[in-house]
Amino acid sequence: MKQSIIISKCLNAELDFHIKSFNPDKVFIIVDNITEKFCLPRISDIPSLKNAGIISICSTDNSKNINSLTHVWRSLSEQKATRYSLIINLGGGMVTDLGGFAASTFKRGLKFINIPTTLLAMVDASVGGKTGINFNGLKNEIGVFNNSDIVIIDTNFLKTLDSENICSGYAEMIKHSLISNEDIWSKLLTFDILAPNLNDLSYLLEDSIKIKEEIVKNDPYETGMRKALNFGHTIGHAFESLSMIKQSPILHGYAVAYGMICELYLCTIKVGFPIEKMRQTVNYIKHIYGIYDFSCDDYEVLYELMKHDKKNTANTINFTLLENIGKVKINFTASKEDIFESFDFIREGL
Ligand SMILES: NC(=O)c1ccc[n+]([C@@H]2O[C@H](COP(=O)([O-])OP(=O)(O)OC[C@H]3O[C@@H](n4cnc5c(N)ncnc54)[C@H](O)[C@@H]3O)[C@@H](O)[C@H]2O)c1
Ligand SMILES: O=C(O)C(=O)C[C@@H](O)[C@H](O)[C@H](O)COP(=O)(O)O
Ligand SMILES: [Zn+2]
Repeated sequence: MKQSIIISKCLNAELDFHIKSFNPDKVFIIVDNITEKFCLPRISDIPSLKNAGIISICSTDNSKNINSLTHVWRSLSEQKATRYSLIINLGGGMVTDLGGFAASTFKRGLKFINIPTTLLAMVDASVGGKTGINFNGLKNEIGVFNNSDIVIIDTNFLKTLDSENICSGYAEMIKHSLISNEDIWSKLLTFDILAPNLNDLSYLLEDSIKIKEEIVKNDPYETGMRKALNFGHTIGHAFESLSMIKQSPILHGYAVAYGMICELYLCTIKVGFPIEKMRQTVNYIKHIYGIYDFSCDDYEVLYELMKHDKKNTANTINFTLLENIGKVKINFTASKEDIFESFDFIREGL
């Protein structure tokens, strides 16, 4: 089912219109404790949300788990949600992933609307139908593909988002440019994301969403080219999980940024990605995201975590690699030695 993505000019009127068009018997809004405070007040006066049930979960990725999911399912059940109810996910990727999964599974599926409130959720998580939760120490281990009926994007929400989370979302935008378009990549590497002009960022954000939309349209269930969107994630997700194990979590976009450094290294040694473009991207990432602190003692654990990547087949760890910007190769394997070399590369440089 095609997902309708609306870049909103007037959030309240548009949201009210769409809710009424679904004619739901009840509306539920899923928030986390931060979006409840900063984002919910922006929509709570809408007439069609007058009697909406609010379901709040704890913020951060630590909460994208079975306990929060159970809380959402139980709240829906106790407040007598039916198949004709509508769920609105108001938050970042944690809320849209978990809320989308709750909506897709409760009574085998309710309609839902995503209103992303972080940059990362606007350009990536709220679009394309990947929903789910972390499980067993692994990212997005349980989930389903199911598009929200609508995504409504209002960049005004970014006004209260902190710089780290802006940078986190920007990492996925850099990923989108690397897998598709050198002009956009050049623009992103010269944009000042540490002191962003929100108006200029909105244009870059629209380009980024179009890149994802186009890929998902052609391969919604990730049987082929959608794997491009997973660039940087084979190693990035392992960094993210390792940080959770060490109880010093890093943001998803930061993990992807570090993952892209390692995977760009693999791109140069395995499929000839141009060294100068690799250096430019790596320098930019190091400047914005700093360095990821890990040691040789972590290599085996990271390797074990990578064995759970969803692109893998039987005994091989599969990567999405780039021959150049926009020239994507999927289902590439790399030896343990190559992978460990890429860890040395991010820690020590060439
Ligand atoms: N489904 C997908 O295709 C997809 C794509 C990329 C990432 N993801 C997932 O998305 C998650 C990360 O999403 P995220 O980066 O949005 O993190 P997040 O949802 O945890 O939000 C980051 C922080 O910002 C706060 N916040 C949200 N909106 C705010 C606002 N407007 N003002 C102030 N604070 C606000 C949140 O409460 C949270 O503390 C990860 O779980 C990742 O795996 C999914
Ligand atoms: O939409 C996609 O496809 C992606 O891979 C987007 C990623 O940025 C996102 O982090 C996604 O959740 C990763 O999915 P997974 O299948 O590797 O868990
Ligand atoms: Zn991601």
